[in-house]
Order: sequence, then structure tokens, then C-alpha cells
Amino acid sequence: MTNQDVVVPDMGIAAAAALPAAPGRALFACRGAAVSSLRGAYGGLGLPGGAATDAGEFLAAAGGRGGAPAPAAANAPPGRTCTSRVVEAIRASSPTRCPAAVDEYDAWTRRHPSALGSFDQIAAAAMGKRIVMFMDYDGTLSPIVTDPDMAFMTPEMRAAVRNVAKHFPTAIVTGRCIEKVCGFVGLPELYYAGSHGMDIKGPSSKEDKTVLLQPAREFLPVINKAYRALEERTKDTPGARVENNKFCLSVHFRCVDEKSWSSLADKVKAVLRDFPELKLTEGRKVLEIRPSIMWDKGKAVEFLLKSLGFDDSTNVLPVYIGDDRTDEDAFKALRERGQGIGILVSKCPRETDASYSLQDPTEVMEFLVRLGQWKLLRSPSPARPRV
Ligand SMILES: O=P(O)(O)OC[C@H]1O[C@H](O[C@H]2O[C@H](CO)[C@@H](O)[C@H](O)[C@H]2O)[C@H](O)[C@@H](O)[C@@H]1O
Repeated sequence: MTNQDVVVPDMGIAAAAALPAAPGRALFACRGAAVSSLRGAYGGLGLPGGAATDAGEFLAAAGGRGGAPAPAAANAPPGRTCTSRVVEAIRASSPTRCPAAVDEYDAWTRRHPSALGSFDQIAAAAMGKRIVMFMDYDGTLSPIVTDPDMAFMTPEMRAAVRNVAKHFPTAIVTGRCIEKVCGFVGLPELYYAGSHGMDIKGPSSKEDKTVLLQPAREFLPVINKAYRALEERTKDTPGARVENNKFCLSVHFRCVDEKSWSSLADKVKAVLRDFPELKLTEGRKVLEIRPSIMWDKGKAVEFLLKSLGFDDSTNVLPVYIGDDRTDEDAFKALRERGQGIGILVSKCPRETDASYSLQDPTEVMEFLVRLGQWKLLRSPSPARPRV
């Protein structure tokens, strides 16, 4: 986001982060039909009271925190254990080839049409409105690769993002830690919401960006302790890797033999039993560990929109592009807001709250280029918008 004065609202950070330690037990339950009260009022940070927090996630339901956790067996789908379900979810979130039949895919794209094919419709919706761009990183701006340290975006993609940011407030919303993703993106003029929105920083010409919000700051010691425990516990699983994303952790399955996925998931669960203040979610061949606070990418989007002064605005059009399960929180936030456009990056049909789809980062880049051209054509010449 450029040219914007951001006001940081009082979010009650300390109150959100200062959680009482659970009385010594953490249960892991597969999600049943229960959906938590996560969709609370904006800024209402708190603990998920013994219910799941987002689509298909594992949950760490700590006793004594506003609701008794459901017994795992009661919530598990019949005939499947929690571990087998989580392994299936990890596999499904990053299929090596799309298992859908052609007609199934066609039916899905009728419900979630290509954002490129529907560009004129999107442009019409943007008429007279201020577009605000939100983009996920991995799988959206950069292709998925086996080594998380090598997930570079192309110079062409960087140019497309830079150009979009000249015209519209622009933020990267990612599970990565800010430092890592800033290094990949290399555009200091953007806003960044790292660690699944738990670390929000503003544009800065300096190395040290302005912190706008860190709702999980007080979890840092426990995250670091869990990181060390996970490294220790998973070190004998060939290919397993634990990534420290500052306010959350990722255990990577991508380079692990699929036969070992269940035992790796069990190891992660075993470690997490000692950390009832943390919870597990699933991503693309990854398990993500994060503080059990009601904060996600959707809340980060709401925060940034509010900070930019668009909270009650009718003339704003937030556009969110993402590929992962965690991006669904942002799609849902826009849906609930009744404002904005969610674009899912996927080659396969998937249950989603996004309205439109793009197949891969190459199509994302085409969309961004098109958006930049459209804006330029509509800008009164020669006074074009600049950073
Ligand atoms: O919110 P995101 O920006 O999508 O971050 C989610 C995770 O992305 C990264 O992992 C994913 O991309 C890797 C590189 O392409 C890939 O190797 C891995 O299998 C994917 O899950 C990142 O490494 C994780 O820490 C993030 O949580």
C-alpha cells in the first residue's frame, strides 16, 4: 500500500496475547460439523473455545478455555483416524495432478470463472471504487517448489506487482515470516502481513519496517520452544523440515516419503500435546503450528482495510488472490463483508469462498498486468498515479 497514512487502531494486543496456560492437557480432535465462533466482531481476539477454527484443520482444544473439547473419536469421520484425515488433507491440498474429470472441472469453473476471462466484469465492479490488492505469496506469486528457501518470484512477476502497487494500495498476506517474504518480493513500498497475518508491517524505505500489529507477540517464547522440540522430534524423518516463521511454524512433508507421512503427523501431534496454547492447521504438504488466538489472514485483511480508512467505506473493492486453505479465511472475510473479490489460484476444483479462479502464478501475473493496463487507461493523462 502506497501513499497511505495508516492509523493503528487500539487492538488490545496484550489482552489478546496474554493467555492463561491451559491446565496441563491438550486434546487433538478432527473437525466434525462444529464451526467455531471465529467470525467474531472485527478486532475481537480470543481463544477458539474448543471448536475448530478453519476448514479442515486439526485443533488443539485446551481444556478449561471456555468449552470442553469434543472427544476425538466423536469428531473423527467414521472409519478414519485423525492422523489419516490430516494426511489426506495435506495430500489433497497440493495434488501432483488434478484428479477431477473434465466435466467436473467445467462445472467448477462455471461457479468460479477465470478472473482473466471475467476481467471486464471485475473492471465493471471496480468502477468508481478504490481497489485494494491483497496477495498471498507461495503458490500465488511464486510457483510451489520443493525447497522453501528457493521459492523465488520471477522478475516479470515483481514488475507486475510493483506496477499494481503504483496504482492501488497493495499488501502481501502470507504464512511466511516477514523478513523472508520481503527478501523474496523485494518491494519495500508494499504492506506485509506475515506469519498468517500475525505480523503486520507498513511500507518503509528503511530495512526496518514499521510494525503495525503483532497480536501474538507474547507467544514468541513458546513458539521458539516448540520449534526446538519439533526439530528434535522430526530429525530422524528423512526429508522432514521445520521452518520458523516467527509467530508460527511449518513442518514440511513435501520431501518426505508418503509412507512416513502418518508417523510424521503423529510426531507433530505428540510435540503439540506439550503446547496447549498452540494449534495445528494444514497447508500444501505442510502442517502449520500457530498460537490459538482468533487471528488469521481474514482478520489481517480487515485490519488493513480499517487502518487504511476503508472500514465503513462503500467505495472500496478489496481483491484477494491466494491458493491455500489459509487464504479461505480472507475469502470468507470479504464474503461476510459483502464487498470485494476473492480469486482462488488452483488448477483443481476445490470448495472455496472465492468467487473467481486463476490456474497458476503465470495467470496471476497476467491478471496483474491487465489490471495495471486497465488502470493506466483510465488515469487522466499525463498525471498518472505514482508512489
Ligand atoms: O501463505 P503462504 O505464502 O502461501 O505460505 C504458506 C506456506 O508456504 C511455504 O510452503 C509452501 O511453499 C513451499 C515453496 O514453494 C513448498 O515447498 C511447500 O510445500 C508449501 O507448503 C512456506 O515454506 C511455509 O512456511 C508457509 O507456511
